[in-house]
Amino acid sequence: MPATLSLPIIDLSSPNRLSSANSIRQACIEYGFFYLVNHGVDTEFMRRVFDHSAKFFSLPLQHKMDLARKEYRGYTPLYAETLDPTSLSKGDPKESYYIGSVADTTSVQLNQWPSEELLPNWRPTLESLFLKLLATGKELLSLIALSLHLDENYFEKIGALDKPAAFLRLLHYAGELGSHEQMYGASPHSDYGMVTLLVTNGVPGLQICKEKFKQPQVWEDVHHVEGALIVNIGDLMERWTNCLYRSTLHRVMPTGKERYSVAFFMDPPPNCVVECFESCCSESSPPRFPPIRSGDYLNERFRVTYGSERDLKCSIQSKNQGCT
Ligand SMILES: O=C(O)CCC(=O)C(=O)O
Ligand SMILES: [Fe+2]
Repeated sequence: MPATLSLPIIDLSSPNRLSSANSIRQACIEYGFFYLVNHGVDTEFMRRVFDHSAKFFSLPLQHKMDLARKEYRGYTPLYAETLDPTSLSKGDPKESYYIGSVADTTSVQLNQWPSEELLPNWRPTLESLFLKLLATGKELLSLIALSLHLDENYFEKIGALDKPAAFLRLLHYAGELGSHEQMYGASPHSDYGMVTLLVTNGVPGLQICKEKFKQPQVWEDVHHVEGALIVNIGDLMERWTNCLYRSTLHRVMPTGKERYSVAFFMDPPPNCVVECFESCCSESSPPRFPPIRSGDYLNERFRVTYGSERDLKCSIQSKNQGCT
């Protein structure tokens, strides 16, 4: 039986920012995960988001496939991706919908949206969620900068927040318990970018493994805290901090109950160079990773997880009809 964790709870609105920054530091060193409360996205609004999400995923497959993922935006059907590229399973039993930035002028038109007739109010609700989570994420990153003994505007200064390459992902896990080779809802993985903000509909399943290189792996349940966001550190933040902050392995186990979640991935823009923060290295602890452009790092990770766009079409066809 996995143990249940008591992750730290950080109050984003606390006037004592230094104390919050210290708690974030401890949480990121120990777990790479924490809860965030008073974050500005209210529970009633999230309830509406989950209603909209359920309406989308209950559309007939053909309607969803009309919005099949292109340029990493749109619908990804069941089994089309595995978050663990080393896994031999046929793919994770979840479907998802990706929305890229709604806040800058160049890539905003790449997003795909169901029509207003099909799903009234869907687009404005999701756009609003994107902007709310972006504001929350920026506020949180100023506390993360403080927690690393950096100026609170540090991420802005190094260009990490210029048109951040943020993605919103709606997820739907079918309620069935999978067969043996599909034992995961989402297979074990770490997130790629700076930070992820996660909201679930309260159905359990999320687990973390703190020591990713230790065998056997020990998995612990992340329980639901009503109204709190779950925050986790991504791989680029781990590189920036020279592994001081952990990008923790996590997965979703099926429980037999239908589950919905929304993940907001905050990544630096493609040209931002990610190299060890001065406050995280020293002569005795030199940088473990060479500098890398965020775009180069993320593209490679996406390529391994999702393959090319042709692969997506192919894998969908082969599951539904057979691949040509
Ligand atoms: O659905 C969840 O609770 C987690 C999803 C997740 O880890 C991801 O999409 O990266
Ligand atoms: Fe994740």
